[in-house]
Amino acid sequence: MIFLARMDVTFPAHLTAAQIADFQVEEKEYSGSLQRSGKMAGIWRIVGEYANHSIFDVESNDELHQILSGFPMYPYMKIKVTPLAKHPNSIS
Ligand SMILES: O=C(O)C[C@H]1C=CC(=O)O1
Repeated sequence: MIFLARMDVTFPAHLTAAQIADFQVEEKEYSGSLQRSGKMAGIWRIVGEYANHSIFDVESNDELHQILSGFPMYPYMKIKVTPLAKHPNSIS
């Protein structure tokens, strides 16, 4: 099952720059591991925003929820998930 996820990150004002930097390091490790496993097929920065579009290739809605809720920044993210089906004109 293929899903597009849009993740928007907003950190609360009480977090320090050092705490945010720690989240970014943890996020990079988690995201890298998902990409190496193939569960996360790609991630793109949305130009001009602290947000991304990511593609996930997972077995179920439950698996996607587990993956998304495991992001270290999950408490600070708004996530919109769009399920994708094969387009009839796709040649791949
Ligand atoms: O920087 C971001 O867009 C936030 C975050 C979500 C996944 C990831 O790898 O980074």
